[in-house]
Amino acid sequence: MLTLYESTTTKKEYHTFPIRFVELIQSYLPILVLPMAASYDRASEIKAFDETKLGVKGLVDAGITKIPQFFIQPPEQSSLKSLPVEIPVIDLTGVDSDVALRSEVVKQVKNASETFGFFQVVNHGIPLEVLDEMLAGVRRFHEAEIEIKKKYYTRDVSKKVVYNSNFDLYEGPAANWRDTMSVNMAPEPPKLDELPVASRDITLKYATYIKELGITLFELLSEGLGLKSDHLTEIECNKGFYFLSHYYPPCPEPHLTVGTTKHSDPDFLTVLLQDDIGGLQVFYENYWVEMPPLPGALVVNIGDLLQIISNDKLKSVEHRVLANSSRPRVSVACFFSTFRNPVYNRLYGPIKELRTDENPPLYKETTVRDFLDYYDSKGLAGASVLDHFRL
Ligand SMILES: O=C(O)CCC(=O)C(=O)O
Ligand SMILES: [Fe+2]
Repeated sequence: MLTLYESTTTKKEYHTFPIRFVELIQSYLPILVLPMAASYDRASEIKAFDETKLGVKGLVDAGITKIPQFFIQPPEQSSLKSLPVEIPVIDLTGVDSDVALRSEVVKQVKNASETFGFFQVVNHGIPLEVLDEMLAGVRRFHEAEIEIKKKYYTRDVSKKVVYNSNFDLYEGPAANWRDTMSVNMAPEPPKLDELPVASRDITLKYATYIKELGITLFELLSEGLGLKSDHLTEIECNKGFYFLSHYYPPCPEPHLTVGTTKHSDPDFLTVLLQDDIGGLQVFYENYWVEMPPLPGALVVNIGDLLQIISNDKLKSVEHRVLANSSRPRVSVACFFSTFRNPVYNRLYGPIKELRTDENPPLYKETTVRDFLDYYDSKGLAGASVLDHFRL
């Protein structure tokens, strides 16, 4: 406590802080005081943190030097790093115009999706300026004045724009060192004035590019599975998509927590834009493999729902993001699925054409909504949600 006051009041950067520093400290007082009580009341501490609506960034801005206890992760067993394996970078040049190039790319996409569940794409059709501006827009939002951000802070997931810290704050075993703004973009985009000004124009622009790229990626995946090109689009795998715009503030004790806990994604496919900080790691053969930032590239990974409908042919692979102590990290994950809209009650199970006597269906059918409800009830706990749907 004392350290906090002493160390922060002397820091110059707070002179320009958008709200009065005293107010910021006051909003955090319950969290900062609670750990000193005789018995640690985790639930109250989490609630107090949530009620500040200031997120992890607020803690950092308040100058904390020790992270609150509910961010402390259990020691990770399989944390060996830097396995000398490179996750493929696939060049999409010519996929729409050259038959030979396309079939080569289909092979690469198939191999990467069966092996790592992850790959990067370059020459994907989204200009570098658009990628940079998307990251800048997300940074502007998260670094905006607290009063602006607070308007979007909610746990009501029926809202099109949701800003909060840790969607599973109350369910997960330990909180992650990050804040997130989620925007449900398609099939029904938010109204213009629902989108924060800081990232409004670029979010709409990025969405038009992502939609196109989604069509291409689902075509390549369909072909890789031996299905007709538009199969996955026809069954509406890319009908909906939502953006999770993450902000990972620098952490004073990065070794005690993580930016994002080990998890697999609860969608069909994710297209991830990351900045130059790094820290994303993919779980492969019991090792963590780095996913290095590559200027202009997008990271693509198979989600749980695509693993289900491909009957385990394509792999939804676990990944995590490390916390870092130097600079804030920004990323935008585009999740392809219809989120939890009850209107879309299509059932998804292993695709008929992929089932044979030797390959009987491995999963029961589920709607996207039921799948997500189950996923959310568990939080990012590490255990695969797929087992719940396995036959
Ligand atoms: O921030 C990242 O690089 C990854 C985020 C992620 O894994 C997710 O949103 O599911
Ligand atoms: Fe993820």
